[in-house]
Amino acid sequence: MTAPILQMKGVSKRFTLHHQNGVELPVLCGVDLSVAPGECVVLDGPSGMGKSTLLKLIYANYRASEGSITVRSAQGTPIDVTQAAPRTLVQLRRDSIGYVSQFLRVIPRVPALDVVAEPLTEETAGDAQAQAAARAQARAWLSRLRIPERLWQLPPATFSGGEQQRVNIARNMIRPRPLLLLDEPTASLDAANTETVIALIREAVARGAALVGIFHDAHVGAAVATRRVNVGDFRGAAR
Ligand SMILES: Nc1ncnc2c1ncn2[C@@H]1O[C@H](COP(=O)(O)OP(=O)(O)OP(=O)(O)O)[C@@H](O)[C@H]1O
Repeated sequence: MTAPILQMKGVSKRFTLHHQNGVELPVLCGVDLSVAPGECVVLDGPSGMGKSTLLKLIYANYRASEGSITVRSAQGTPIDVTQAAPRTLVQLRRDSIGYVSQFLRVIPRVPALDVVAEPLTEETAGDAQAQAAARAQARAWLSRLRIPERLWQLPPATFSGGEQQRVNIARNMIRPRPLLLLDEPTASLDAANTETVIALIREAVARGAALVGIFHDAHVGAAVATRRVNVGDFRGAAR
């Protein structure tokens, strides 16, 4: 069997509520999850069950209370994100993990085209040919996601919610990373753009990426899932 790209073993997460006398809020317990290349695992479960928390643990936005979360990097090296040094995490996010959240973290004054191209341009500074190729790819992503050309040279701060979400998708998918985390990537999109995102997700699966996603739109979840996992099964002794 192909080695997994993501392997979570015995992961739990408790939040310590410092404003409430350090009360502990258990959210996830006993998470064992492996995701192989070419799989799209869709996370199910009621609101507040811990779906977004699970993605943030993998992306190392949150630190696991217990367990290991191993990601096979673009170079083929297994890295436990619960133990990795900050510098290793920065590099891992750059070349190995894409994370599409609902919202674009807007970079002031940077035009949309550069925001999208950046994951390809940041390591090729000084190589004019590579920079031009990256911008060409960014233009192709923006047009595929129906961002009007008149917006490409403008910073996305004033774009609509759906436009910002599409810039965010382009920025996080332009570099073909082995692991892609999707937290409601179609929440603000119309039907045509939702279908485009479904096609993009399927293309990522076809090239052998491992995906883990949350989709409140049941149609999208059904269209992209190769496997479904109920996060409610990871409550364990937590509640
Ligand atoms: N930083 C945090 N500090 C304290 N509690 C948190 C934090 N992040 C999440 N939680 C709590 O963890 C639980 C799970 O939240 P999470 O956002 O992962 O749920 P979800 O399943 O993604 O919900 P939804 O479907 O509504 O987005 C909630 O009770 C939430 O309040």
